[in-house]
Amino acid sequence: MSDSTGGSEPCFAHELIDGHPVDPQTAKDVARFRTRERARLYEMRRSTSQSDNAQMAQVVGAELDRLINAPQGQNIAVYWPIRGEMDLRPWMTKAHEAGANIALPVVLKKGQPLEFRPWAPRCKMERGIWNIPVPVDGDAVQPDIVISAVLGIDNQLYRLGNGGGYYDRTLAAMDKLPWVIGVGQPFARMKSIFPLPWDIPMQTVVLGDGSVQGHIPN
Ligand SMILES: Nc1nc2c(c(=O)[nH]1)N(C=O)[C@@H](CNc1ccc(C(=O)N[C@@H](CCC(=O)O)C(=O)O)cc1)CN2
Ligand SMILES: Nc1ncnc2c1ncn2[C@@H]1O[C@H](COP(=O)(O)OP(=O)(O)OP(=O)(O)O)[C@@H](O)[C@H]1O
Repeated sequence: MSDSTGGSEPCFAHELIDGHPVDPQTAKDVARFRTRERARLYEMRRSTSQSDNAQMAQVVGAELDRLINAPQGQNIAVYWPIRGEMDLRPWMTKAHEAGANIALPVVLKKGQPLEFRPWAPRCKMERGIWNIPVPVDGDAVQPDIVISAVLGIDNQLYRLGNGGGYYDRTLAAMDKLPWVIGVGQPFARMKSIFPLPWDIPMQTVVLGDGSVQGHIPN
């Protein structure tokens, strides 16, 4: 709508943050909200027992097996668990044995997209940025499926992660979007993370209570 009588267009109140138009006050409020929610959810994870987490990882693994019915030859990015994330390493081993090509995320540089490096049981690992173990060798692979640990997940399947924006940046830089599956504990459910323009939702979400939301193939 054009208006010749003057007054600024609402977009003049916006500013570019990392190339995205966002109202700076909104961005600040949302960042503060997310920081508080992360603290709350880390605390929830801390009060989850090892055995409950292992049990939930098993439930999630069984659902992943149902969702991904032909793992052979597929490049599947998973994660090495940090900060109370569910431990899917037993599932990674099984998927590897079933012929999947498992890869793990590597932070090459803070604020830059992730690289995914091939992983196999007992492969050589080293500690990378933030002390996260990553495979030492191998060329970067393009994942067909990305399994991402969610700290929080909202009604629209937007993910709250550790606050680096890595998956968003990585997915935004890909030519072809992989199938993105978020996994997490049932308490990860949130009403909204107040998505900002750079947030990319998960296509499917599997939680530790066996719930599956979003896209379910055939
Ligand atoms: N297991 C696992 N590996 C992963 C991820 C993940 O979520 N889980 N990542 C998925 O992205 C990447 C690492 N992401 C990270 C993002 C932020 C921080 C971090 O320490 N952030 C600051 C606070 C940032 C902020 O709130 O402004 C901190 O906690 O001190 C660590 C790792 C790659 N590897
Ligand atoms: N595609 C992008 N391009 C540029 N900057 C981005 C992009 N995505 C996110 N960011 C920046 O990263 C910061 C953290 O984003 P956000 O709160 O979405 O993290 P997160 O998804 O919880 O983190 P992670 O994926 O690392 O677990 C934001 O302040 C944002 O400015």
